[in-house]
Amino acid sequence: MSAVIEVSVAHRLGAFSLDAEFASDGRLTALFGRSGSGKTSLVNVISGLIRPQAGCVVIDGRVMVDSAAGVFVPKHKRRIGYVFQEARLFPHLSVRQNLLYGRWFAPQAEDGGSTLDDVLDLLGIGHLLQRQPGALSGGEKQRVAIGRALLAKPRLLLMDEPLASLDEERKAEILPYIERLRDGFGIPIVYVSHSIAEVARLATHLVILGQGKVSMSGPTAELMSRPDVPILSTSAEAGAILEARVLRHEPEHGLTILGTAAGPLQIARRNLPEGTALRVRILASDVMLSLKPLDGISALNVLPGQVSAIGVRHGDGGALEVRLDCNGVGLLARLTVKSAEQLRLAPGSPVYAVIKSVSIDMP
Ligand SMILES: Nc1ncnc2c1ncn2[C@@H]1O[C@H](COP(=O)(O)OP(=O)(O)OP(=O)(O)O)[C@@H](O)[C@H]1O
Repeated sequence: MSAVIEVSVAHRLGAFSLDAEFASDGRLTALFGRSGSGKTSLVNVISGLIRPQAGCVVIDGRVMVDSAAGVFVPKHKRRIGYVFQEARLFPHLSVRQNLLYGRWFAPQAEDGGSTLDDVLDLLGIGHLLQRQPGALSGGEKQRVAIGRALLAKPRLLLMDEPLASLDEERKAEILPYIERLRDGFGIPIVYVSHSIAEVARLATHLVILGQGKVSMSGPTAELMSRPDVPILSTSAEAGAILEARVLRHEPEHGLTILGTAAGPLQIARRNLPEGTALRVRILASDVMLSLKPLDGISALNVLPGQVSAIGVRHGDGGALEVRLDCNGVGLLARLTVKSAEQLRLAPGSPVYAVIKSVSIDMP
């Protein structure tokens, strides 16, 4: 299968050099990096706002830029939908008119793609049609902005920090809609974010940028559980992502039991049918290690595994991350350097991961 998006470009902006290369066949590719790492510049190259001095951009098999062949498809012909930090709706138009404005740009000759009903249903905005943007919450505005972009039948949706101006509650409200869009709409998404929690939850493919270069690119779960990606592993939000499924409920204990390839996990009772697939996240700071199986411990979740890699010291030098392999699933544990020494951890050491808390990302 060819990649959904392939980028290999070199471009100089004043003192800054963008020299970025990645290929992703993910449904949602996140561009992640510190401020000034080049995320916006790369987005501008993908969208056609910047014509790179050298290189190629291919979207869904279509060559948008090939400097050697003199190809440069202009921005308005790339069929890219945008969602920005601010919804940028037309204040004098109703929600319906804002949405239909998007459709106006859809290629007339082409059948298929999303209808207004599909979009209203996906984003839960049918009841807002007659309102003006001024009467919407921040989260509702963003959902309308996403709908407007989808109705233009884009080949690719570019979402540039779409949640950055929302408070935590509004973010939590909109995340499930972005997941539905990612999983059910068939439009690849490039998503720019500063937030590890957002990336962990949404991205299927992660591209990490540093000083204009791609320092890592790969499946999100794989990168998140590596101890040698400092921008991820040393953050307070560092942690592993596991695919899970609801196995059964234990109402008498108020628990739901999840199955994962690493072993079963018990979580506080969730009202989800058996078989429901979900993604869980286990923060590195919520994992302790033991060399022996444990009795008499209050933690419910203990998974056997072995150390697969040890990261470098960071912070004031007192902490490091250890990657575990639990039956082929990567977990990350944050330890003090002293504990790592006392346990004499080395790649291959058998350990038990004692998990203090599991967070559920979906639904
Ligand atoms: N037109 C320009 N001329 C010169 N330098 C530029 C230009 N545009 C961007 N830069 C520089 O390029 C670097 C990367 O900027 P860019 O906006 O791509 O980063 P970013 O990762 O999106 O940052 P942020 O997260 O803060 O938005 C910065 O150092 C910026 O000052």
